[in-house]
Formats: sequence, structure tokens, C-alpha cells
Amino acid sequence: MRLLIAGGGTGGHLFPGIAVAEEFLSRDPANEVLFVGTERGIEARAVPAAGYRLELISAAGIRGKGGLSQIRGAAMMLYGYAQSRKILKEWRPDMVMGVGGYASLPMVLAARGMRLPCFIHEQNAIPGLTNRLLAKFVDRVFITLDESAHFFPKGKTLLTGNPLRRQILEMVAGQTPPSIAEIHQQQYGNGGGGPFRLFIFGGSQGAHAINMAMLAALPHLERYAARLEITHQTGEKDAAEVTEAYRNHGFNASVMPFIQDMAAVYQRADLVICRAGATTIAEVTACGKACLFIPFPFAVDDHQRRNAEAFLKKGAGFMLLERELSGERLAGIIHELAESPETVQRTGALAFGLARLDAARIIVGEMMKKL
Ligand SMILES: CC(=O)N[C@H]1[C@@H](OP(=O)(O)OP(=O)(O)OC[C@H]2O[C@@H](n3ccc(=O)[nH]c3=O)[C@H](O)[C@@H]2O)O[C@H](CO)[C@@H](O)[C@@H]1O
Repeated sequence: MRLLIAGGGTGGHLFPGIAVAEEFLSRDPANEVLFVGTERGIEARAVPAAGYRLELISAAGIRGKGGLSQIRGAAMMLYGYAQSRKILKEWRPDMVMGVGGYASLPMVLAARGMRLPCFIHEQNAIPGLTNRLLAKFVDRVFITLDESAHFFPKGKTLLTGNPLRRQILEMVAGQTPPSIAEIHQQQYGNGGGGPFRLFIFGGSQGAHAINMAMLAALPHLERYAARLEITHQTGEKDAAEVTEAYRNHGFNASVMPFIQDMAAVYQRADLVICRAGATTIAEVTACGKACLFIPFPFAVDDHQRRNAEAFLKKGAGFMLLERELSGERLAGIIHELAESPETVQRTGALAFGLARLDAARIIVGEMMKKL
């Protein structure tokens, strides 16, 4: 059977698609997957790197743009629709799934026009415009959070969680959470102050504001430099500056613009400091990690904050809003949590309790039923 997965743009849309592809391929060695995205999206690099075939189409945003760019966006979408029809006629998929992002709009509409079974997955608490439009045309809408259910037609919407890639699921399956006694020993054994491992990252593109806040926090954390083991994903632009700052302040830090093996880094972390993208949240909860969310304040409809709030209500994480973010404040929170291993452990355990590990399996199962 053939599954076409359309969309992307950012990792938060694409990686759930890759998780669904992995599950679909695992069901039958004869199954095939084709991804369709745009050349500007993360899929242009990440899909071939993951070993999948990718076709590129033309697509662009229209929402909130003025005159000329809106016309240009609409023209690109029309062209993308024609390209989608051509791909569908040539590759002949059995079903099509949209994972959000511009490319999913023309492709899912074209597939619907050709009467193929169509599905979408929404990652966020507040859906993007593409999925709101597509919901009317598809057979089923899969959602990550209950909060987004009222945006979609009731009869076809199913709460599944956010599909997780194999690298995360395998890591989760293989890990045994440490006991409180072990955590105590680690933190306070040998005369006190075992390593405290921080993982800082800013979603698939890195977060400049988090990078700068962490640099501003370093002078306040210098007394702790020997205890902190830091892994910091910066995105492309800030990598050199952040590396140098850690070195100048005497910190043991591994700085990378982008991380391929996220599972390995999550596994080692005691505390994760990150944005509140939906896929990030699904992963840190699955890994049972305590997390300080700093939502991206300009995300459409402030959806990152809403994503995080769903977890905070249950004590399964911490949040710091960007308008309250300063080096001193960030250092204060890191310091406090490094001194409270029980709080860190309890928060991670609560997060794990909210994780949905079977989203990809449920989604593929539901898609097969429509064939
Ligand atoms: C600015 C913006 O609007 N961002 C949106 C985007 O975020 P973004 O693309 O940042 O997505 P998420 O934070 O949800 O997920 C990031 C994904 O990238 C992966 N990763 C990240 C860094 C790295 O070095 N390596 C790596 O593989 C993570 O493991 C994760 O799978 O899509 C999300 C899902 O629709 C939304 O919730 C976010 O609001």
C-alpha cells in the first residue's frame, strides 16, 4: 500500500509525519511512503536524511499578508494544486495525510478531488489555518490535545496524541526511571552536588531569545559551573557566540546548531529548557523529563502557551513567559531546581503520566479502516 504524507515547514509538523511513516512501513515490507513538501521547509533536508523519498511543490502562506504577497501566495497555491494532481496521478497513493504546514493544503485538496481517503493531524491546542480549512474535506481529523477538539467536526475527530518517532519510542522502552534514592545519591552523594544535566533547545529552528537569556544567566551560575553539564541546541545563527560564552565563563557545554539524535540527549537530561512546540512537548513528556517551557510569544494565536498550559494545570512542567525572561530569573530557576531533585523527579514522572506513546499506531490503524 502507498501512503502520501504532505506538509512540514518546521520540525513540529514534519516529525509526527515521519513517525506515522515509520509505523506504516513497519506493518508490511511492501508498503511505500512518499513525502510532499516545499523547498524552503525543513523537509527538504530532513526527509532525504531520514531515507524517504520527497517531492517538492509550490505553496505559501496567505494569512495576515497584504495585497501583493497575498496574490502571490494564492498563485503559488494554485500552481501547487496542479503539481499535486500530477504527483497523485503518477504515484497513485492509496491514501493521503496532511500534517499541517503550507504544502498540505493543495495536496490534500487535490487528493480529495480525486476521491482518495484523506486525513489530517493537528499537533497544537489551537489549530493552524490549513487544518481548519482542510477539516471539512477529510475523512478523519487526528488531534494531539483535547483543547483543539471544538475547532473540528465532532463525528470525525479523534484524540490520538502526537505521533513519536522510533528513536524516542525505543529510548523510552529501554529506560528505567531512577528512584528518589538514586537521585539523592546522584545529587548529594560524595559530599553533595552531583552533576545536574541541562538540555536547552529552541524547537526545530533554535530560539534566539532563549540563547541570549542563557548567556545572560551564566554570570549568575558561575558558582555552579562545576556541577552543570549543559547541552545546548542553538539553531544556525547563534552557535559560535554561545560556544564562546560558555568557554569564557568556564562551563562544560556541548553546543550544536541542530541535533539528529534527540532521544540520546533527552535521555541524559535532568531538566529540559525549551519552547512549547507541540512535538517538543510530546517528546519531553514521553521521556519523563521535567521541563521549563518558554513559549514562543509570536506563535499564531499564542498556541505555544496554550500547548504548555494543558500540562502545567497538572503540575507536569514549569513555564516562564518570554516577557518575564531574564538571565537572573533563568539562573534562579535553574539553581532552585538543581537543589530540589525530588521536585524535578516528581515533575518528570507527572509528565510521563500524560504521555501518549501509541499515537502513530492508532492513526495508522484508523487510516487502514478507511481503505
Ligand atoms: C515558531 C512556531 O510557530 N513553531 C511551531 C513549530 O515548532 P517546531 O518546528 O519548533 O516544533 P516543535 O517544537 O513542536 O518540535 C520540534 C521538533 O524538532 C526536533 N528537533 C529539534 C531540535 C533539534 O536540534 N533536532 C530535532 O530533531 C524535535 O525533536 C521535535 O521533534 O511547530 C509546532 C508543531 O506544529 C508548533 O507547536 C510550534 O509553535
